[in-house]
Parts: sequence; C-alpha cells; structure tokens
Amino acid sequence: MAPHAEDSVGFAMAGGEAAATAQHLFVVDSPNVEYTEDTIKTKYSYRTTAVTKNPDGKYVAVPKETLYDFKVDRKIPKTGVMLVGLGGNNGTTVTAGLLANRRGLVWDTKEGKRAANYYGSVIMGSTTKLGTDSKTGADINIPFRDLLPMVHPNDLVVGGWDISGMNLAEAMDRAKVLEPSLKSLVRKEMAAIKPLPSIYYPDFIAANQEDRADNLIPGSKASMAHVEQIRKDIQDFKSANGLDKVIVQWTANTERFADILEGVNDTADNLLKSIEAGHEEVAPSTVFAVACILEKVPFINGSPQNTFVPGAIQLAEKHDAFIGGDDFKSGQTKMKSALVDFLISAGIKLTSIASYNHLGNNDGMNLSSQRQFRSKEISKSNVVDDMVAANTVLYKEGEHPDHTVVIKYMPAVGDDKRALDEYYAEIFMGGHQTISLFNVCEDSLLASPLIIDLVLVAEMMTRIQWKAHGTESADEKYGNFHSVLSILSYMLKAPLTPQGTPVINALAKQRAALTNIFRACVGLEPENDMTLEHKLF
Ligand SMILES: NC(=O)c1ccc[n+]([C@@H]2O[C@H](COP(=O)([O-])OP(=O)(O)OC[C@H]3O[C@@H](n4cnc5c(N)ncnc54)[C@H](O)[C@@H]3O)[C@@H](O)[C@H]2O)c1
Ligand SMILES: O=P([O-])([O-])O[C@@H]1[C@@H](O)[C@H](O)[C@@H](O)[C@H](O)[C@@H]1O
Repeated sequence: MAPHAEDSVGFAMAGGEAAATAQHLFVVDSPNVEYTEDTIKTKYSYRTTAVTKNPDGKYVAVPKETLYDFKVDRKIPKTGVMLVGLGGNNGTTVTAGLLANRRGLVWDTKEGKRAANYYGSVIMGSTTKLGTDSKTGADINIPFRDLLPMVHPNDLVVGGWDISGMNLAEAMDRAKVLEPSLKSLVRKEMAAIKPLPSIYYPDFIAANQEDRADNLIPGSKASMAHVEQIRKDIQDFKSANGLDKVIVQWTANTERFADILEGVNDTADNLLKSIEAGHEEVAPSTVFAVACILEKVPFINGSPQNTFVPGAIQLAEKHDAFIGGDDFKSGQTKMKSALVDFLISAGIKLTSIASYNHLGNNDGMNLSSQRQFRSKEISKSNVVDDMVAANTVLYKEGEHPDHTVVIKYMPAVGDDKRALDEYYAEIFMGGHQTISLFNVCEDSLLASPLIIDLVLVAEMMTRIQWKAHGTESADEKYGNFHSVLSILSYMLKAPLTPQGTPVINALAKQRAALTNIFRACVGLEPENDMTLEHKLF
C-alpha cells in the first residue's frame, strides 16, 4: 500500500486558520460593484469591436458591448500544491524557496547576505496600475497580488509524488541548485518530506531515467488502480493537512508525445476505457490529469508533452474541472515571446531565429533522448506563430521566419542553462539587423516562481464565476470559466486554449489578459495606457 499522505506532507505553512477573508488594499466605488462579507459582485461591460467584410473587401467595424456579472469568493482557502516530480530540480527548489520565504530566511553567499524573495513571480514580484491620482494625475501602482484576494504562497502546503524515493534534502543536493548555506537552513524540514510513490511507464521518458525509478505505485497499468491511488493520495493529503483546496502540477520529466488514436484517447469514454485496458499510448501525465479531473482538482502541465489528449479535455469539460498547460515559459522562450513581439510590431521583418541551448541537469539528460527532445522542440518553436500571422504587411500568407531549436546536454553547466539566440531581420531599404543573445538561465530558479504563479492563479480561478447580465430568472446560476484555463498562458510556452480558439503567445498580450480579467472581477475597466488626461490638456 502506498504510504500515508503524511509521508508526503510538506509543511503546514499556514498560520493554521482555514479560510480567511482578505482585507483589500483598495475598494472600487462604483454602482456596478457590490461588496459583501464573502463576495465581490460586479456588473461588467465587455466592450469589443465586431468586424465584418463587405463584398468590396472593405471592413466594417461595429463597437459591441456585452454585459457580464462576475462573482469573486473573498474567502481565502487553505491551499495545498501537489507536484508530480517533487524530487526534481524544480520540485526541490520551489519547496525550499517556499520554506525560506515562510521563515524569512537570510543566508550567506560569496556576494554577501541574501534574503528569501519571490523575484520572477508576476503575482508576488510585480505591480499593476490601479489608476491615476485624482489630484496629481500620477499613476498609482499596487502589488499585482493585491488586485484580487489571492492565496499567499507562504501559506501553501506542499507535497507530491516522484518515481525517485529520495527525500527532499537528498534530492535538493542531487539537484545542485541552491547555495549550501541556504540548504543547511531548510535541510531538516526538507528531509522530512518524502515523495509519494508514482507511476512509471518507461516508454514515455528517456531510458536514462530508469535508475531513478525506485518509488513506484504497485499494481498493473491495466486498470483504474493508478487513477484511484492518485485520487486517494490527493484526498489523504487534503484531509491530513486540513486543506480546503489542492492544485496539482506536473513538473516531472518531459514525456514523448502520445499518438492521438481514434477509439483510444479521442473521447473521454474511450480514454477511460484505454486506461482500464492499460493501453500503451496512455502516458503517466494523462493518468494524473484524469485522476485530478475526476477529483475536480486543477491540473497544470508544466512540461511540453501532449498530456491533454482530446479525451482528457472532453473529460475536463464534462466534469467542469480545470486544466492548464503546457510547458513552463521560463527563460529562452519567455525572452523570445517578448522580443519577437517587439520586432514584428515595430515593422521589422524577422527572417531567421536560431535558438541553441545547452544544460546539464537531469531535465537536459532526459531531453538528450530524441523523442523527449521532440516534445520540447515543438513547444519552443510554435511560440512565434501568432505574432507572424498577425502581420500581413510583413509576411505573406504562410510565410514565416526560419526557426530552429537545438538543445544539447552538457553536464558541466548543471542547472545553469545557456541559451544562445540569433535574431536576423530585414530592415529599411535592404538593410539587416542581427541581434545575438547569450542568456544564462538558472532554470529551476526561473521556473519555481512560475510554479507558484500557476498555483495562485489557478486557485483564484476556482473562486471566480460569471453569468450573462440580466439573467435575473430565479434559477440564475453563476458558472465557472471554461475548463481550459488559457488565462495561465503568460507562464506557459504552448498555451492550451479551448478548442477552436486562438493561441496568443505575445507576452505583453498574455499579461494584459491576466491583468484585465482580474480588473473586470473588481469592476475596473481594462488598463489601456491612453493617458488622455496627459494628452488633451
Ligand atoms: N526552467 C525549467 O526548469 C523548465 C522550464 C520549462 C519546462 N520545464 C520542465 O519541467 C520538468 C521538470 O524540470 P526539472 O528541471 O525539475 O527536471 P528534473 O528531471 O530535475 O525533475 C523531474 C522529476 O520528475 C520525476 N519523474 C519522472 N517521471 C515521473 C512520474 N511519472 N511521476 C513522478 N515523478 C516523475 C523524476 O524522478 C525527477 O525527480 C521537465 O519536464 C522540464 O522540461 C522546466
Ligand atoms: O523556457 P525555456 O528557457 O525557453 O526552455 C527551457 C529549455 O531551453 C531547456 O532546454 C529545458 O531544459 C527547459 O525545460 C526549458 O524548457
């Protein structure tokens, strides 16, 4: 039998209180906003522009207004995060980082003392414009985390699974990410955390990972036993820690893509039958996704494989459960999604992008296997598609820059991934611009804040509901956002979106969507940066 959830209990970091109602840094004084002790209710005018094309090819743009009611649950739940791959570089680093922040740790480094922080987290480390000072007209910026009543990461309870049974202190040493002086301060708590056994289907990750696989859920793949065990692990973790909510994230190894097969994983029912039958094309990450969907626990995929096969998405929609992914956007690709947006929207015709990177951590070792690399190559390559397609002045239909992605495993550099990029562009009158970047990304220190942001935003989305305004009928029902949480795209390389909807990769647009949806939930207009107050008078 799998050990009790206590074996994977990270640390109860909350003050012990269950749900608390956040005290707001600001209130919105508007007839469209109603505060109660437990909720914020808003009536929101969503203004868009509907465009039609005339037979003569001319567009007609019609301003459109749709009224929505939003409802935010202000009670902040005691929340846990369960990481699949808890014993990995990201898993150990984010766990130690949360501990260090919870305790306000300071440690010595060769550059002097360093204090725990949440740098790299958009929620905890950035600000957003609330509005302008009514007297001076100056911008008033507030911490992003204060826009809505969000969980504080210091209060997160951490647990999870790993095919490696190493406790987190030893795994932290294996990861070689954190300073020894910091590790010594968290070693005791980390040693007390042992990942829960997980499922290991060798064909999905590199053969070089086999030596780690010593902590496995017993029983055959050909049953729902693995799904049921994962669901039980979540239930046990939740009750053992007195949690109101749990969010699960995949930060385990990159898997090969699964073939999408009719009758196997194309529908929810077929996927469940395939799991029951132990079909070879069902990946461990999809088994975790199905378990979380059935447990109605948000599941986020931080790796590039196609965990969310059509059957998994259909199952999530059927159960009104949240899923999100894919592949944390931490360094080289994050830079690319900002730089390409800048170049193309500046009218500079990018014609070639060469992205080379090498790294020496276990992720790199897993990616040294072609099928796992292919998953990552896809997620790292598609990130420019929307920006190119949107500029029909520079690019003809189907035209796009050359784009190549190379990843090599170089053990010597460990977790400090080197990203070397060359951006080559055509400029005015036959000229060229060449931009070369050398970007040393400490992979796990960049990914860990994203893991935190994904937890905070996914949890917040479980407390936001909407309905079309004016449905005043007795059975007016608020509903959840769509099961596929595309609002998470800012943190992800290959954003999963509801079927048939556009994928937005431009970093600034992704952040604006997150900001403005949160603003709508407190009754504020989208931030538009027009600052007419400074231009008309
Ligand atoms: N900057 C980044 O670090 C970054 C950015 C984007 C994506 N990612 C992805 O995040 C994932 C984790 O990265 P990492 O550097 O922590 O890798 P890692 O190899 O150090 O950690 C992965 C962990 O997952 C475990 N594991 C493998 N299969 C498992 C299974 N079926 N169940 C439970 N545990 C399993 C391994 O034992 C290992 O401890 C990788 O897929 C990587 O591609 C990382
Ligand atoms: O996020 P990013 O820096 O573009 O991409 C990274 C890759 O460059 C790296 O090779 C891989 O190990 C990481 O998992 C991550 O995916």
